[in-house]
Amino acid sequence: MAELILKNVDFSYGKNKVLQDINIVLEKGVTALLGPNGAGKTTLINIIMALYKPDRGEVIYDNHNVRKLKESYYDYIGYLPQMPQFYKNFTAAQFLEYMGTLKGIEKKELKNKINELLILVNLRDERNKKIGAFSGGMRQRLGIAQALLNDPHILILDEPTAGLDPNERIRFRNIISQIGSSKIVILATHIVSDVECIASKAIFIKDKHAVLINNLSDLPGKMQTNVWITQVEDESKIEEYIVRYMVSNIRMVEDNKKYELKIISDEKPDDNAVMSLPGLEDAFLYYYGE
Ligand SMILES: Nc1ncnc2c1ncn2[C@@H]1O[C@H](COP(=O)(O)OP(=O)(O)OP(=O)(O)O)[C@@H](O)[C@H]1O
Repeated sequence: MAELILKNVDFSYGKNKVLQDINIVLEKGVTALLGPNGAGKTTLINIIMALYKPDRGEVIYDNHNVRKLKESYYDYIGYLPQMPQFYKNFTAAQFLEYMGTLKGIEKKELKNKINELLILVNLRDERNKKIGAFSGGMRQRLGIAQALLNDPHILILDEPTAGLDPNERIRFRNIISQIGSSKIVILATHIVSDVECIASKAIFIKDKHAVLINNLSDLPGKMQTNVWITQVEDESKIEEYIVRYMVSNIRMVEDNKKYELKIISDEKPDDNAVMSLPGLEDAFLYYYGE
């Protein structure tokens, strides 16, 4: 399957340089796109979708500069925006028919595709219900079906699980994992647990630069500091630790009498602290600060 390549990409809004010298090669599978607010995730998505022209460098798909592919590039792309808009009076099936017609899909092919996608996203029984009565999770799944109508090679999802309840999130993850086995899926997210469960790779954007980590499970091991577990009895003590250290987790233990803190620090935070193995969440906090 063709690769999606970002080569020496720079991008600025006026004088504000947002991305610098981005070099990334993406193959099939789910890649998370991570970065703090304002890091440039949406900008990078717009560049990948050929909506923004880089100041320097290029995006290449299947050996072609995507800006030169023009409209035909969109045959390869499916996109689910952060806030998808739906026609509330349409049923799920009507909405997909409408979107598929806009995408120029032939009628008979579209009918089969809609049936197949409604099964994939678990909305077969809701196909004739109005979207106005759908929950957030159902709308999100319908949004994925819409993004897959043209059988894209590249699927881009912007913050797809924000606002979903835990059950919907699991359902969503399962659908995305399935899709990732045959497509390049790029999933922008803030939610670390999503990344842990769905993506094996991640693009990190920090200080204008982006790096691709090909094996996320390697990341915690690359932390150049230690993770400690310590317990405090008094809630008021927690604040002292938060001021002095990077605290990645706080949980109640021993029938709510004590608090267990996970701390990222070179030095041992107190005499009772014991060293622990870092998890993905610790690694994110370490790389991104707060
Ligand atoms: N149209 C624009 N004009 C000028 N500056 C912009 C524009 N869009 C984004 N920026 C700036 O570019 C930087 C990157 O923004 P971008 O929206 O790509 O970040 P993001 O990582 O997607 O953020 P978030 O997680 O908040 O969605 C920010 O500093 C933002 O203020």
